[in-house]
Amino acid sequence: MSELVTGSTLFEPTSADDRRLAQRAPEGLLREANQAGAITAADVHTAVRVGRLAGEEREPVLLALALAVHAVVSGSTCLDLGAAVDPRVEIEWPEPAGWLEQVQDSPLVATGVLRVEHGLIYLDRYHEQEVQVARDLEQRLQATAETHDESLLATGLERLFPPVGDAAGDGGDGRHDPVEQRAAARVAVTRGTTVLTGGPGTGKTTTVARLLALLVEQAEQRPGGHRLRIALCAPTARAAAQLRDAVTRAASDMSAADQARIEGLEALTMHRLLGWKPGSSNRFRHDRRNRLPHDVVVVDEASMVSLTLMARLLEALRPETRLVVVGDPDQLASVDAGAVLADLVAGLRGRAGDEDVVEDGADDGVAGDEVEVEASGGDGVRPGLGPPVVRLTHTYRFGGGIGDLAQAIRDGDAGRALAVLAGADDVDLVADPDDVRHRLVRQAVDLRRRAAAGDGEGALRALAGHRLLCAHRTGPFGVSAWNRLVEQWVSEETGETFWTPMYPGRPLLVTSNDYANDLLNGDTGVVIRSADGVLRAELETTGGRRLLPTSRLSDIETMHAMTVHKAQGSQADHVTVLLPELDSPLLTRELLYTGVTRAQRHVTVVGTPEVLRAAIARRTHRASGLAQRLGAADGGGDTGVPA
Ligand SMILES: Nc1ncnc2c1ncn2[C@@H]1O[C@H](COP(=O)(O)OP(=O)(O)OP(=O)(O)O)[C@@H](O)[C@H]1O
Repeated sequence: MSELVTGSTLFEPTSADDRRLAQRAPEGLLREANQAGAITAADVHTAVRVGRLAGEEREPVLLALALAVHAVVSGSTCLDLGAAVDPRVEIEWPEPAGWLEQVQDSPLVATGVLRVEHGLIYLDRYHEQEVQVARDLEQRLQATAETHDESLLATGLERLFPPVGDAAGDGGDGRHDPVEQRAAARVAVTRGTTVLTGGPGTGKTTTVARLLALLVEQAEQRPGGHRLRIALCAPTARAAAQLRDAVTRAASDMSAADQARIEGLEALTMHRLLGWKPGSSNRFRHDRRNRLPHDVVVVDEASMVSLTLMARLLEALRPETRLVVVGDPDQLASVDAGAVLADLVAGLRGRAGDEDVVEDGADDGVAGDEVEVEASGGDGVRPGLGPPVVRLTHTYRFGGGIGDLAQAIRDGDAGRALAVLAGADDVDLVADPDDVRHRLVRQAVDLRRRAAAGDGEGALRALAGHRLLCAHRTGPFGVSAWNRLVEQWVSEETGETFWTPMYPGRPLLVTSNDYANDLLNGDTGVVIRSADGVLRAELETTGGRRLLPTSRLSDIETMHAMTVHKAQGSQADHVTVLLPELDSPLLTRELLYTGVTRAQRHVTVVGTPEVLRAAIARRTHRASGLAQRLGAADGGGDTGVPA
């Protein structure tokens, strides 16, 4: 049985002066919930102040408001009162049904501060965004996609996704028939909106690149057709740069004509695509009144897209703009509120009824594998039925063990995960963190040796060879402690105890976008001693290798270890995932899956079987009504009138 953990975590006050405690909170439920760590001082003050302005004094309602504020900070877009009753918090919890009624009758709802719908309590802004996203998507689903030339599409699919081998889809020479990718591309050509999902290395970007060539080819055939305006975007600058590189790489396998069709494509952050607006962090130059001019918009790494950002993107799209949303819904969700990709998949799948498994051979003359194509109409590849969710399942990148482990985690099958960890060569489970000491020290010493000799390229190679991933930043299982520990181990091993802030071999992680130096949040590097004896930073950036004076670097951290969150979107040869303690709120299936799938060749999980089982059993739950709205097919409620 899988256990759901809400994103909301309890805090333990460190003293009576802990800044998370509201010193002037009124006696009663709010104070008790605050002291039990369920809500912070900021939540209490917001609830008391807003309650006063709206004329609401009832404690249960103010508690619901404080919890709704807290829920958003914890990643949910609304508050599910039933799930909010946390048995670890020993207060007189109101009885949920009566509690909800009290909220519904509150002036907070009458004045529009709170919205109640489907039994969920929203802060107005998130309700508005959720309704808008559902409505905009619904309208896109109902719209008919631009017509396509079927025979051109058929030849284009054969050319760009050439069938391989026999009826089993196996070339016999290790090549795999891209039957799923071909079906996915067909869906995306025939629909105005497509959600393309799949684990790492399933060829999502490759499919997108080839799909774009197909779309440009279709546009070329239209009488008086113009060159397609295509936007590639992603939620972070680094993910955008990686998307651009991956599309460029994928193009290198294409014919000259197809390469020409997609050459020169750039990728932007979603913020840049939408256009900054001075003085506003979540309103953009492009909106419903000033829509984006593009014919095709591709959003990659969509698991990291928040509800707010998705709302802004959808309102800025012209109805006829083709939208392709790409990502892995099993990974950790966005830092800001929402789990939009997972909600889209769940909601659209809900409309479809059972998941459809479509024989691709019927459409493209290729007998072979089954393709998981989830479509609203029940036929995954028939045009004109509204936008489907398409999932790629064949992994091109990993050896068997990593792929099998990822699949077992995704399926919530701890027994199978443990069996894979015990049996496969490219994955292992070690219980004692000391067991990874040797590997970490070896890497750090290697880095130090190469860096001291001025071998920047070698140092970067050594750095890319292995990543230690932690769930937490602080605490005994956190990045800070492990950074110190590795330095201490290396000192013990080598007798060198001079750890100045900038030492040769110090691995670096860039922690914010630094456009002046052409560095992006997530870029990595190593401090090296150049031939002239001066310390410089050799950096691996999305634009290539860079050598910079260390004095030019501002937001950087030591990177003997990094968080799984930070590693999202990047890969390393060998990854060690350090699981946190059993009672850590971050110990979840999504965290483990995201960590494991960062590895290209080998993964080591550090933790006991018990901790691993707990991780796989616990799913992060972000309260949201989006999946329900999409599944409801009418786009959900109207203007937020309480149910
Ligand atoms: N049809 C195919 N035939 C052979 N190799 C393929 C095919 N599709 C993808 N690949 C290869 O598989 C690897 C992963 O592909 P790609 O980067 O497109 O996957 P992805 O799903 O976008 O991965 P990630 O989410 O990790 O970025 C690449 O090396 C790519 O060249």
